Amino acid sequence: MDLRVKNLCKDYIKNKRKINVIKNFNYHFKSGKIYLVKGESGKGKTTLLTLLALLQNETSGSIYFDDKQVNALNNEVKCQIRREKIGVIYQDFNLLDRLTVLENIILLDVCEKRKSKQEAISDAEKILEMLNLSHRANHYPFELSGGEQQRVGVARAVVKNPSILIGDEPVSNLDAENSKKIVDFIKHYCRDNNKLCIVTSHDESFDQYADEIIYL
Ligand SMILES: Nc1ncnc2c1ncn2[C@@H]1O[C@H](COP(=O)(O)OP(=O)(O)OP(=O)(O)O)[C@@H](O)[C@H]1O
Repeated sequence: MDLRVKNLCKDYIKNKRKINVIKNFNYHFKSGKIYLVKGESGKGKTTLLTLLALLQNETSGSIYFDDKQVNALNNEVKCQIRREKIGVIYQDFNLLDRLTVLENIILLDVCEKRKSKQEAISDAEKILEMLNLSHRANHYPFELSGGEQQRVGVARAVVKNPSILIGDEPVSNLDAENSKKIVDFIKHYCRDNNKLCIVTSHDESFDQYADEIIYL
């Protein structure tokens, strides 16, 4: 799926002052490509990703998934589109402590009745195998290393077969070895499955894999 953005603007109001963070941003993100968003701290990288992931509303401008404008839809429909089409990987993993690895991964599919429980478990097990995490399926997040937790975060994002994968600093809390495992997985997953991937990273982890680098 392609994602096009036209004249996107985002303002925040802080102490009665308007901060114009995203200013007339235009871009055509293409299916199957990896985009890396860079910029100094405070330039609006996270803000841009949350707008593209439909996690918050823009101040003005338009967002299209293929030819369908999605940003003007009501929140319920946007939420549904987000759940179906977008996988998000968070910097701080965002796993639920009281659920096992497997339960974290199947939670949404089962709650939303997208798949039977057995189907969800089978899909999750396949992804865990791809990420070399099968032996951790019944462990809790606190029993895992940071790198393992982030691989669970990746598994949770891709298990629903999203069209767009969005990662906000997905490897910034990891050492070089774990970072490489995750970057390699994301690269192969997106190339092999023709997914659009948009990530931010403050270091060079994704530089050589990105098809395009966007500087804010
Ligand atoms: N909810 C909010 N309310 C007010 N201001 C905000 C809000 N969220 C972000 N900002 C401000 O918007 C600007 C951009 O923030 P954002 O987190 O998008 O930048 P960033 O490029 O991701 O930064 P970093 O690299 O430090 O994570 C910052 O000045 C921040 O203080």
